[in-house]
Amino acid sequence: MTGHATRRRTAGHDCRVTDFAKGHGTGNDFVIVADVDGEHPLDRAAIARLCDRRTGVGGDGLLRVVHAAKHPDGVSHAGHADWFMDYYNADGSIAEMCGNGVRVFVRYLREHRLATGDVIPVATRAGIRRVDVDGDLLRVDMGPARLLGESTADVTGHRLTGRHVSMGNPHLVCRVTDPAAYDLTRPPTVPADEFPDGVNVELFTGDRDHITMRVHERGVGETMSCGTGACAAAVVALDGPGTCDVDVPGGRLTVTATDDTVTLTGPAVLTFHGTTKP
Ligand SMILES: N[C@@H](CCC[C@H](N)C(=O)O)C(=O)O
Repeated sequence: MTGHATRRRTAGHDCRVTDFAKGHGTGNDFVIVADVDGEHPLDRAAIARLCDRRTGVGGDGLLRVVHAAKHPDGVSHAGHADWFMDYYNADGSIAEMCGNGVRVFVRYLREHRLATGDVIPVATRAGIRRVDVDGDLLRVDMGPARLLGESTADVTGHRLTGRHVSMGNPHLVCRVTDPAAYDLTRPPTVPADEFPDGVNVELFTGDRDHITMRVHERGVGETMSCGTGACAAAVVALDGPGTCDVDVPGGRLTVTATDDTVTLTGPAVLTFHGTTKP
């Protein structure tokens, strides 16, 4: 099964039935839907329904697999990448990039024979991301981090100062004594004029080569892991070139920063295939 968004005739009605897969990277989990020719866009409500953990399949986000040439945001990359990762948060909002998602996306492409070889470029809204497959681990060239100054977040009554970091998507990285001491069930409050599109908030502790991190993701809530967030937090912890292990509730990611780029390494697995009911 390749996981298509399809239309089937059921009981005399023309109903949308979606074949899907599920996968995760360090516990950051995704519903994966293949719509290779980009013929069945999903609206915000449909994505939120699929990602609902009680009444849907459940996931932190949704990865739609579309030929780069067939997606308006992918077509400019079509000469350099065959596939576009059409990523959505669990609430149906669009995000530019997803570091765990892109590894799961490549695992899906390979297991469904949509791509071969160990080096696979993927078009995303943040640009092309090259993914190297090395057995259980996948290494992603995430591009450079952009350090955009300081800002603040109110995390359930605690005012924290952090660094605004862009990994293609926005992050506010706050160093704290104990990330476990905070309630991340509600979205942190941040200055709306600095983050007009919202922000992912990371709380971390540790030193240059090893940090522990929790994250509240924009459009999702607290998640077990965030790949772009791990990169943003590691870049702040490293404060220059180096390698940093990032422990998140769902496992370990490794981030290497050079003067030119940031590399994210971690696992990605597929866990289910299924079909929604009409
Ligand atoms: N989990 C992701 C980030 C997903 C997007 C994020 N919620 C946003 O809105 O920017 C990752 O692994 O990077």
